[in-house]
Amino acid sequence: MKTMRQKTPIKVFPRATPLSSRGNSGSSLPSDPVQVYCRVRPLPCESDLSCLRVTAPNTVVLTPPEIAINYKISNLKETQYIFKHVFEPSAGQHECYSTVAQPLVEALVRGKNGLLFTYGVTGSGKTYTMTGDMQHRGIMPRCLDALFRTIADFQAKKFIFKPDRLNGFDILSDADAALERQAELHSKLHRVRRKDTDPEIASKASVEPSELSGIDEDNIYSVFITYVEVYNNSVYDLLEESTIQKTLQSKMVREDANRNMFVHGVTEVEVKTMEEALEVFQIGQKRKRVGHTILNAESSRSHSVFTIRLVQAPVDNNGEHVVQDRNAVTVSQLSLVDLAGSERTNRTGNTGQRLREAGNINNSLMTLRTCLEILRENQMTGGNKKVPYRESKVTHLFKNYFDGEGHVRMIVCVNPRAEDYDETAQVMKFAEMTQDVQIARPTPVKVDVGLTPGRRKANQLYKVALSDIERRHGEVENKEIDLGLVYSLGPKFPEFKLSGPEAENLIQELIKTLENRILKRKSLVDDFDARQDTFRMNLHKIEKDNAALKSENVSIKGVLAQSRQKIKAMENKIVIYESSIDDLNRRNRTLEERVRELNAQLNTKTQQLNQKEIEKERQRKKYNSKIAVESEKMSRELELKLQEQKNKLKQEIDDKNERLMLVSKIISGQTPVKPVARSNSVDELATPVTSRTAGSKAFYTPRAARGVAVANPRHRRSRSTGERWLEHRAANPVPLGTIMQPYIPDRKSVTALNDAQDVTGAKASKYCLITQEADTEGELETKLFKGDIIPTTGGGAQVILNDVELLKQYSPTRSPPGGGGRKRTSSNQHWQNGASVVASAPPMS
Ligand SMILES: Nc1ncnc2c1ncn2[C@@H]1O[C@H](COP(=O)(O)OP(=O)(O)OP(=O)(O)O)[C@@H](O)[C@H]1O
Repeated sequence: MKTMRQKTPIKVFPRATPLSSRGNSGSSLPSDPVQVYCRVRPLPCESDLSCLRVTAPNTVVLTPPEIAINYKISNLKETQYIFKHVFEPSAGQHECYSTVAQPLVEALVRGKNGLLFTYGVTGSGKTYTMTGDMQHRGIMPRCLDALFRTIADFQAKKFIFKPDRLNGFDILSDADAALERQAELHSKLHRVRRKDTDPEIASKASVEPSELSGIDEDNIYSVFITYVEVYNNSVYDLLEESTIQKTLQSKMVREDANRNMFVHGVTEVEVKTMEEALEVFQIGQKRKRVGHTILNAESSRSHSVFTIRLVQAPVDNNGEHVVQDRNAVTVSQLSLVDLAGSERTNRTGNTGQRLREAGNINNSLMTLRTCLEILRENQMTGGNKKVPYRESKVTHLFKNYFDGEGHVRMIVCVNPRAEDYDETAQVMKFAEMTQDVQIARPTPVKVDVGLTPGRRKANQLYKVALSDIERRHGEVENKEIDLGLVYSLGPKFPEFKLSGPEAENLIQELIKTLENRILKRKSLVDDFDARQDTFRMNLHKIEKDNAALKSENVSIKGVLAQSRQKIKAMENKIVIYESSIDDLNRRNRTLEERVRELNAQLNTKTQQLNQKEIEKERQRKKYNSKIAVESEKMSRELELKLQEQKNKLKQEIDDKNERLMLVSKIISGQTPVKPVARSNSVDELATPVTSRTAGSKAFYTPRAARGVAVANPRHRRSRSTGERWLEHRAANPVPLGTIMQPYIPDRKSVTALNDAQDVTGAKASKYCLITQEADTEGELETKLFKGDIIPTTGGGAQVILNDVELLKQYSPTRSPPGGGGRKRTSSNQHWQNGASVVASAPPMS
């Protein structure tokens, strides 16, 4: 083992050296050195020789290998370098992040700028440390993750911050304008997502589980990202769309009103989540590759600058909306820079164009080195040498970090293999020198707008309480918030670390802060007392109101109890009514059922009746035709009978005439008198009368015991006057009801014949006796006995009955009597001529 021949003197970290103006001369601002970390990557191959070893957490020893150029010319065998911290090859990404980058992110949240760059030869692990890969996330994604975790609850809900293209931000008060901006940003992001996003990156899981300290809960935050590439001393915007269209445009580096440097016209994307930020980074990476193809460049020969800008502004007194004051906006930024490899120009393989490019890159790194050397010199000697920031774009961009205020940290990446010894030695020297550069300690940059701390939380508590009250008691009318109730002794304590040599200053600051707090406390106590008095008065008033309300409550309860009783009684009634309604409904249903049944029966009966009617009509037609046939037959029979009668009567008349002739001969004494029969009907009554003379036969009117009157032979019936009838009938005859009635035009009706006067007095020549009786079948039979009234010789009258009319009614549905089942025709009147009957009546006188 080789012995250490010379050792770099261990550096005593400088005290907060008063800086000259903005890092160059004059003022006595407290400052801190640039913090340099060293990360030693593992050997690429196990067979590789190492020229470096880590001897302590902050010390590394570089041993020149035999192949090194200065191995022979230098008698220096080993060199020791001390840094803020040395990460061994086994150190992981999280360790690296938490030690180096996390404090920068916390400072960012507190409103302080930061610069972190990786420096080293090609292949030493700069990109691995800054970006990492999918399995080993580097510093940048971890910074984003921690940042979004920290500000998650305090992010601006709408896109209210708008970059003004001069490195500042406007606050959009108008909601429409904010939405317009939101739409614009979203469409931009969607456009790039569609074309460039690697789904693996987009689905990136969180890597940093813990949140950061330093968040101000009364602020709202927004994150903006820019990503530029410095190549050949030109700045290219990796998020600009023209990069895809293969037209790279170099951007200008400018200084804003606060003497901060910025890339003018760079695309700045507002991101709301870690995933969105990684997507944007991924887009930049892809465009970077496209750009390198266009420029025929390699990644190791360009510097990548990824900048996170955090914009924050306080919420108003109500803890609800952002304060509409551009001056209240705080912008802080953290630049994560992956510098190009620092290989020397004489390294083998670099010739021609590549050599020139390497020269350019090394020029920019050389400028960085020069700037830092001059800065250190100015700081140490109090000189005022001009720092040539403008000679390179990278140093120009870094100017406000070194010259202004902010944290600057560097990670020196080292590949321990022996082949890289010469470059590594140069890098180590530069890194060592950088640690001597002082950076002004950032002073609080946040604008104090004089609002009470804790107002956002108070607002949240107030809202919870309000919603609770509204849930229980309904809408609250006066929703004014009095956040003066939030008591606070002022902003949080600044970070005081009393370990360093600057403790005296810090104690003075602490005393001042505490005095302010005492004053604040006194005013708060006064305010509290006043509020207590007001509260007591209000409480007293509320107590009185409460007592009144209680008594009112008691009376209302009484009324309520009565109302409840009434309601109960009514409910009972309702139950009864409901049951009776149910009952009625049941009965109604039964009756309806019955009505339906009856209707059905009625229909059946009606149908039957109709059928019967039809049958009846059919029968009627049938009978009509039969009656017609029968009546025709009967009329023929009657005609025959009539003819027969006529013949008979003629015969009788002839007989009579013969007898009359005989009588007249007798009377005239020619022939014996023969009694003349008045009619066939009285033949049997007449007794042959023997003539007074012998040999002659005479007929005489028989004298009955009752004394039958002898007709006056001289009586002549007057034919000049009309016949007058003596109708002899019952007092109340049954109406005949027949169509054919006996025709007796001139008549006198009597119900009884008491003496002869009744017959003679009527001066009637015709007699009609009407009798009514039931026949054997119970039908009413009316008989009219007709006869002539002939005066008798004794002054009386005799009635010779010579005609009988019989009137009878039959039901058409019944068979006619003795008809052998034959029915009568529609004429229900039976008219029958009977044999003539001679009856004589003695004079009644
Ligand atoms: N600490 C480490 N642990 C494991 N692997 C590492 C480490 N550092 C670097 N590597 C690996 O070494 C290789 C080169 O690293 P990287 O690309 O980061 O180097 P570089 O310095 O960025 O090079 P260039 O200057 O060309 O960009 C990568 O494959 C990387 O995975």
